[in-house]
Amino acid sequence: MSEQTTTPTVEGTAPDGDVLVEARGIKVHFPIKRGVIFDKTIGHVYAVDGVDLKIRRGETYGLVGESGCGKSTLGRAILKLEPPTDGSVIFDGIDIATLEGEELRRKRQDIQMVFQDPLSSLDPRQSVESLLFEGMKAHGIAKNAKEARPRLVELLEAVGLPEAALAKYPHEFSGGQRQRIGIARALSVNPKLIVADEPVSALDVSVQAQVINLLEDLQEEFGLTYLVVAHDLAVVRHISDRIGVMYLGALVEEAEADDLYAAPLHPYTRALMSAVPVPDPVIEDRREQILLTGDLPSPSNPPTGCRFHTRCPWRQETKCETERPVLRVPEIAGVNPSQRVACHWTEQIASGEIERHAVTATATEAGDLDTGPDSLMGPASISEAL
Ligand SMILES: Nc1ncnc2c1ncn2[C@@H]1O[C@H](COP(=O)(O)OP(=O)(O)OP(=O)(O)O)[C@@H](O)[C@H]1O
Repeated sequence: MSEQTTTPTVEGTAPDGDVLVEARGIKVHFPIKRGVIFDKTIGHVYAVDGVDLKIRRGETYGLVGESGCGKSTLGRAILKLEPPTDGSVIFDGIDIATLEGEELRRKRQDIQMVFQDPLSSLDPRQSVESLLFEGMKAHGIAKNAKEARPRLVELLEAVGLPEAALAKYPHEFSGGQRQRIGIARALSVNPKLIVADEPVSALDVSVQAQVINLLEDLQEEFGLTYLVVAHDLAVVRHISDRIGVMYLGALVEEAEADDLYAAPLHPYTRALMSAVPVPDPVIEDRREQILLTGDLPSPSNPPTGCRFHTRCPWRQETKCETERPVLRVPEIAGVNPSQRVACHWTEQIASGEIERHAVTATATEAGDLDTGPDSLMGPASISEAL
């Protein structure tokens, strides 16, 4: 077995409470094919490479990381839309890999998805009534549109749209309204878990806040559990109870949202957080940005050992290059035991025993984290809008 496919073991305290969904050692490796006749596999994209996580009933788990780190693929694997290369997903106590046919269809009702771009996820030829009714019919919730109508009106009301919307088509709505329809559609089959993949990144900032607030209200009203995949730290912070930070197909840190933002421990999370502007001008003045050297490596050829070592300002020879760190509870006084970090040197970095290497390159030369509108930092105003 190659180094890339070694599943990191997980140590430490798993989150307690009523777990709705658990991913165990999930891997999704996409084959890279070449050749017209023989279609030879010449390598793999290690999109997700050994992820363990648990999501408690009623909580919002935010998954964050740079573009291409495997967030969406992990979300799709949890939905069984992407068959995992290895590992299992336990949903409500059942391994969903063992389900087929009718059983899988019934379980699918419990897990729904909200997509980034509602325009491409909603069939433009279908009216809102037809879009909302479709899932209800497939899952035997209503036989015909007439029978479904009171429920459809209720759904629209829940997402803040009038009954008149039922007769209209997706192109007749604004982006925010279309996302509301996408959410109503997910809700139409009474799911337990909603996987929302970048649910607001295609929307204007002011509309983003409205949709995030709507998701929160609906969670309370319907007792929903959310897995929110997003690259915008401000969005994830606002909506999540817990957050997992992904880097090149693996979780590098997991913590309660407040703990993660107050004291990130993994060097990658520290770098992400250090790039977020602070509204307080005094603190902002003192904010020291941690620059990352080098580009994000390709997931088809990830670095050996710690995936992050090629860009880590605290890397140490030779352990970081040779040993893949496990996700573990660090031995640091006062750290919440639900905070887990995949770094060999968490304690030494926190105590200052290991110092950060001096970065001589400028932000641009160093392959600094993108701070544009689509970056992990997102538009500055979203924090204010929420
Ligand atoms: N069907 C596929 N076949 C081959 N490679 C794929 C496939 N789907 C995703 N990938 C690759 O897997 C890696 C992870 O992709 P994924 O979309 O999960 O990342 P992400 O973190 O969600 O990024 P983004 O925010 O840009 O969507 C990327 O390198 C991507 O190119």
